[in-house]
Amino acid sequence: MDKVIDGKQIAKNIREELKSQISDQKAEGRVPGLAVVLVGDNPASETYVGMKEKAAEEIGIHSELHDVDSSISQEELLNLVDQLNNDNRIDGILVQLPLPDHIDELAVIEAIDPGKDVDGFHPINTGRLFSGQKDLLRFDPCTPLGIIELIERKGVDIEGKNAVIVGRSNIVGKPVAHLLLERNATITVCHSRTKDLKAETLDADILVAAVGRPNFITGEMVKEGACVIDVGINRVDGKLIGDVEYDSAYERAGAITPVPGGVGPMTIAMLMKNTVKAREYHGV
Ligand SMILES: NC(=O)C1=CN([C@@H]2O[C@H](COP(=O)(O)OP(=O)(O)OC[C@H]3O[C@@H](n4cnc5c(N)ncnc54)[C@H](OP(=O)(O)O)[C@@H]3O)[C@@H](O)[C@H]2O)C=CC1
Ligand SMILES: Nc1nc(=O)c2c([nH]1)NC[C@@H]1CN(c3ccc(C(=O)N[C@@H](CCC(=O)O)C(=O)O)cc3)C=[N+]21
Repeated sequence: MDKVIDGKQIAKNIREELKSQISDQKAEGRVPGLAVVLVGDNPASETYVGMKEKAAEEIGIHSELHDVDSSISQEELLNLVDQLNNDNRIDGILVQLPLPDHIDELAVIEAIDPGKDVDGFHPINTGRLFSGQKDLLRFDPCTPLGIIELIERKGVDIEGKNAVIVGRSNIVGKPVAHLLLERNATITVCHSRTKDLKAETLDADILVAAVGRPNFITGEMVKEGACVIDVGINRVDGKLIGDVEYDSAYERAGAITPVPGGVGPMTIAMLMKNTVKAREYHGV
């Protein structure tokens, strides 16, 4: 079996699955609606937002971009979020991060209706993830959810495995740890104060690298046969480089994601999935 986990292809398959669900929703009377809020003119954010809009349009999701100037005040931004909360054509709201320094990111995230929080960043959603709440509506963050899909669709069992996550951010490291724990992995979360990182990663059956440093995880840190998930997106001399040194890690891994074409496309596919789920929740 091929070792490479083809995130681009898996994301495409998921978009196809969603397409038919969306056409059913359309027949019921309304397609899902996604509002993307972009503050300022960060070129990376503009690229990502463009990709999200394109993906939405291709599968029949109504998407609207709210492109606002970086000088917008926090109050004005909160008003925009409130307007979208009250717009019944909009099922999902995504405020592209990072936000300018004068705006309190957490305050903006908390202002989003948790039932429209397709990014899964609102404390109601992270709290439900933390407490393992499965009965109430819960949106899980897109990148962590995409990582789980990649592992599962590759046929790698999670239950009982040692999963080591390098990185503890609120958007990747911490939530992916909870999703793996919920699937009965034994988890270890590493960070910049971890004493002997290599000793930890060598114990990983599933290794998730979300550090933000190019080629940080080398082959000698990878356990033979491990499933290696590279979340890193680092732009070096105009090229995209992951957090994993691909060639040396490939030699040792049993399965591995490339960058680009691994986790990135899945993040967008999961955003689409959450938006379809939000439309299901809101009804016609
Ligand atoms: N493909 C995708 O869809 C996405 C990709 N990304 C990419 O993933 C990467 C990580 O993103 P994000 O989680 O937001 O990053 P953050 O910068 O928020 O977090 C990085 C984490 O790495 C840890 N770290 C830094 N240096 C070391 C070190 N020397 N040893 C061990 N741990 C270290 C930090 O530890 P500490 O907490 O101690 O500082 C921190 O927890 C980035 O490249 C980002 O671009 C992010 C989101 C989506
Ligand atoms: N509110 C919010 N939600 C996010 O989900 C969010 C965010 N803010 N801010 C920034 C990060 C980053 N992120 C990525 C999405 C897609 C790719 C992606 O598709 N990458 C392609 C390559 C794209 C390229 O060529 O630049 C790949 O890896 O193959 C990467 C990164 C979402 N984020």
